[in-house]
Amino acid sequence: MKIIVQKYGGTSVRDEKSRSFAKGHIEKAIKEGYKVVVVVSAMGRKGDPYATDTLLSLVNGAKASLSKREQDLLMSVGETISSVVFTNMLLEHGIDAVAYTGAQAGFMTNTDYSSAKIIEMKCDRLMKELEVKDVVVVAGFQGAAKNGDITTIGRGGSDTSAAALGAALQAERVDIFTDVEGIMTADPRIADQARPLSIVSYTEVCNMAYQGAKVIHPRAVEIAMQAKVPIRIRSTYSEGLGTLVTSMTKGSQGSDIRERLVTGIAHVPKITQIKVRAKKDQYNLQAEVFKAMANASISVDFINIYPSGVVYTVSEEMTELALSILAELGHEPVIERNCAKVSVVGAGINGVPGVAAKIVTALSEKEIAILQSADSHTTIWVLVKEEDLIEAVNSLHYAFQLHEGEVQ
Ligand SMILES: Nc1ncnc2c1ncn2[C@@H]1O[C@H](COP(=O)(O)OP(=O)(O)O)[C@@H](O)[C@H]1O
Ligand SMILES: N[C@@H](CC(=O)OP(=O)(O)O)C(=O)O
Repeated sequence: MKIIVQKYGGTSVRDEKSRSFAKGHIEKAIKEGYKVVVVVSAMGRKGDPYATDTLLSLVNGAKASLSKREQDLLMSVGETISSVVFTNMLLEHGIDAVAYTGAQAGFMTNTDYSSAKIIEMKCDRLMKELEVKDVVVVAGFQGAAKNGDITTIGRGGSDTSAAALGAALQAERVDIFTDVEGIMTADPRIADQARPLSIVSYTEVCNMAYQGAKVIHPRAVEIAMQAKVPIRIRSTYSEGLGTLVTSMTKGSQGSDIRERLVTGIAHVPKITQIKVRAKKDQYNLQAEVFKAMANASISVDFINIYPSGVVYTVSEEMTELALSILAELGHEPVIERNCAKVSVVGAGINGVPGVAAKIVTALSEKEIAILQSADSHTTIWVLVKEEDLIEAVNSLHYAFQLHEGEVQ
């Protein structure tokens, strides 16, 4: 049996018009002899009636009194509704389809509510269904724990659902349909010269995704890479083939993954920088601060440690909690709100001289202040003010000539 997994994100199932574009891709796959496993996200974005953030806003969002267990129950409904609405649309057009929740499709998870890990895929029922149906529409982002509780697997998790199904069903490919033409050299919403990449390695995409390129979830890439299932990221609204993500250096289109210095520029907005000075004769500042942050489940980034203090960043939504903890510990930190992290990502930058110099030159030419920087073998990060974000991304995009030529 030839199986293909097609994932449609919230923007691609938001209304009838979008869903009818999706139907076109499904019909084409059926004609080509595939059984199609469709994974859907909740319909639309915040404000749309059944979107994940709209459902969360019913219980006061992040400040909900409900436990994460109940929040999962609420959020999962968005994908369940979406799968049924989508199946109805397919049936209306004569396509033999059936809707499955995540649990019915075989997603067994642990009980880390709101970011549950998939521990097993039990897809026997789904496989049997595919023997008689052309399409099974699966609610993404959700599963069930052994105790029967409904769980969700982390925001943006429908990509991961699609990759897990691709791996478990040994699908020929996982197509992630979205509202852009593929993975681009930067977020096209802020970089007007961003260009689509036709073929990229799992590692390159994973790095881009970890640094904030929202177009695919990094966990999905890791699962597909382990199972050696190719992914395509492509537009719901066109016939374009988008970006092929593969480990092969020779793509199915015959094009090589070129030795690229830089794959792209990624960014994460809404970050707060926190500077804490050590109190007189205090030697345990780092341990004290970071232990306290960890105990409150606050994820910290951009950590710099000096003898006289520490500097680090937290997300905007965690800022107040972090500040109240520091106040309890008797610290008076210096805060820089409204910052953004900009990353120059590329497996090729490892050991290449001049990359950091190019970044600093490009930003200083635009008089953009670098508040902090850090680097790894694949990425150089800079922290800038959010008001400089667009100019920073565009000038780095230009400095690394990502706007030029056919990008592969
Ligand atoms: N490097 C990138 N390439 C393509 N899109 C990107 C990139 N970085 C960020 N994006 C953003 O990701 C968005 C698609 O992701 P998302 O909104 O989660 O879609 P979906 O509804 O399909 O899940 C695009 O509209 C684009 O603005
Ligand atoms: N609806 C969930 C899961 C998801 O993956 O959505 P999308 O594919 O629209 O990013 C969320 O908003 O997190």
